[in-house]
Amino acid sequence: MWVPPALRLAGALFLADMAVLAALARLGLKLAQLGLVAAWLEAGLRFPALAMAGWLLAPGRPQGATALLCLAPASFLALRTCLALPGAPPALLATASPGWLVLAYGASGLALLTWQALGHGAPADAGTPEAKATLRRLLALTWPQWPYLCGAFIFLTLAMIGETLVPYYTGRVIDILSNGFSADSFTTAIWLMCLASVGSSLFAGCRGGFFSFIMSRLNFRTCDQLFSHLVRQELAFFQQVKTGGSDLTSRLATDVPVMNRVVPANANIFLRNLVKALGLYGFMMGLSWRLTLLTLLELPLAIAARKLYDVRHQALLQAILEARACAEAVVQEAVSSIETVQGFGAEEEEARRYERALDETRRLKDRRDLERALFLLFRRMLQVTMQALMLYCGRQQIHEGVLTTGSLVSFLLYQGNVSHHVQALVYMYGDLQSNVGAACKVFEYLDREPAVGTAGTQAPGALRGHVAFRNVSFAYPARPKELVLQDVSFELRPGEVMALVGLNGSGKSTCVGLLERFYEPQAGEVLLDGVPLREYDHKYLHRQVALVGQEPVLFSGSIRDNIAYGLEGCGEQDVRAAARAAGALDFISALDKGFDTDVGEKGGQLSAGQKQRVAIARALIRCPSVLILDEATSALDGDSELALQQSVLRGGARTVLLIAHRPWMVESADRIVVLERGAVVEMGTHAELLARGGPYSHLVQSKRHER
Ligand SMILES: Nc1ncnc2c1ncn2[C@@H]1O[C@H](COP(=O)(O)OP(=O)(O)OP(=O)(O)O)[C@@H](O)[C@H]1O
Repeated sequence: MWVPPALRLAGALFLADMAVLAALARLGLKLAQLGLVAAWLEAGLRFPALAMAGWLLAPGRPQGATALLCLAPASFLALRTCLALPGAPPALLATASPGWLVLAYGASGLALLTWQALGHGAPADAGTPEAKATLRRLLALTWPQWPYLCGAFIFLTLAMIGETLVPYYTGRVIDILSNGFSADSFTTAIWLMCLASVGSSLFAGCRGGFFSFIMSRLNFRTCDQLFSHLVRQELAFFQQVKTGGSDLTSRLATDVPVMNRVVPANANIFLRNLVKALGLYGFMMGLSWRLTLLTLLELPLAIAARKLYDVRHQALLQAILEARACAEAVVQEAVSSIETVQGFGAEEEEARRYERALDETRRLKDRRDLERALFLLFRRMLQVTMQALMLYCGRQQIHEGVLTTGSLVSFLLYQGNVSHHVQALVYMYGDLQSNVGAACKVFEYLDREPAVGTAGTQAPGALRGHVAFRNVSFAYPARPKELVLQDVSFELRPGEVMALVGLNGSGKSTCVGLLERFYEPQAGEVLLDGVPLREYDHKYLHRQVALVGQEPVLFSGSIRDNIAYGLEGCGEQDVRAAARAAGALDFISALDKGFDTDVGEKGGQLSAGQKQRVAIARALIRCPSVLILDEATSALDGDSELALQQSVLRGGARTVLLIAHRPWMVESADRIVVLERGAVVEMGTHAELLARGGPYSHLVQSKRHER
């Protein structure tokens, strides 16, 4: 017959326990004379025997069940003694009736099952090598702040000592009052109590100040490092991260502070609670060891309730965060597309969408508040029950003359706190793990190497502006199996204007992206003056190859700042000359503040055509060897577009790569390359290609009516 391994192990352990108990029963009479000590002695003898049997039967298995089985009877008997309950319990389990044995096994089994059921909420990654490595990195990150940490710990210890002394002196004052001691000792006790109280508040404030200072220094440094590392990542990385970079902003805004709290805050929590718990238990043991043992009863119940509550609370918090993010997304989407919303009269629809999102958040928050209220109620009930038990036992001890009224008051004041501190210590590890999780995500970004490296060093004094695409094949990282360029080869000779034409999606902008080195081709190479692009210094390359894109982005700031963007030591004359060449000088001069006019967020206070002119000036001021115009003048009216293109195209000794949908814009180019589904299908001058009657001439005919 097949028996489950766990049952086989339990059966074998039971037999081993019976054997140990039978052996102990022979010493029963002698041991029974030792009273409560006998019960603990029995537990001490059972544990190694059972642990050894368990280890032999199932090596590597945790021995929690064994410990529980051995400690339960001794703890129960100790508790009865503390409470001085009537009745005569057996001194040893070995000599007890079979009913006690069943009770001991049943209670241990029940406790174990409850604990295991609650244990499912433990963080899955607790103690993983990655988490440990992250913790080590966090320690290294915090280490330079050690002088401030030392200061914080000194104040922390002083504050804790002060806090621990306050209840003691409160009890002393009560004793002095009830026993009629001298006025002097009363005044001294009051003074000492006030001194401890004021001192602890003062030291706690200094401790808090030190920790805040450390954390804000760490935050500043990490945010700075993370941002400068992120902006060096390749374009595909930003296209792949979640919802328009909100994942990145959340790392900066949320995870960095959480991560930087890990070491200082956990060290603070650990030391604070350890000093406090040790101090409190020390005082409590001094006042009454029996009452101190009794307080231990509260701990497992409080920890189990907290564990259960935390699992639910974390899940609810996560759901609230997600619901809140949905509501924020609705606002963000509606505000950023307000023209479309109003244009389609969809204001009410948007308001309803937001209301639905808010409703969900409110529902989840109500549930969170209800569960919190229930948890607090349970905790309060537990505390009240414990206090009632303390008072009951305390009264007996006062009757016996082993405790004074003041000591009982002090004890009650301590007892209210001690369980809180022990629980904080128990839960610190779990909190540490979830904070380490946030740090893992930040480190993941900090460690990320850009897929498009920027290690090139070449920066020759002069460039001719010769561009060559050699058998280039490329697929975007988001769709690695779809080749959007296939074996593309063409060249731009120095000083030449070359046009790339093709239907939508034929791969024109992709060629531009490769020439700007936003991506690396999977096969083939892009060369500038015969040198692969990756060998050029990153800044140098982007000064020599300037791009004006389809939808140029301006940054909030003045027109001058936008034209001179990314250039240091740029003179007023250069800015004016670039604006003139881009045909922007007239409209800028007509503005009240001229070049100092603020363009608004993303250039929102300028028209589309004005934005394009400023963007062209921004490219021209760099005096690039290669200028790329990707639909750069599409927002200008026909004649202005033609005039601007002619002045920009022929206005300097530079190579120009031109992309335009309107055929008349590319007619004057020295050469035209036609792309179709990512492959070069034709190449030649306008006249040659028209005469050939191929894809280019079809394209021209289909677009001719646009003119
Ligand atoms: N970031 C991206 N990730 C994945 N695929 C992309 C990406 N950008 C473009 N594509 C795809 O690559 C192909 C070529 O796009 P590309 O923008 O180069 O075409 P285009 O010729 O410039 O088009 P248009 O004339 O409309 O600007 C298209 O099929 C497009 O869907």
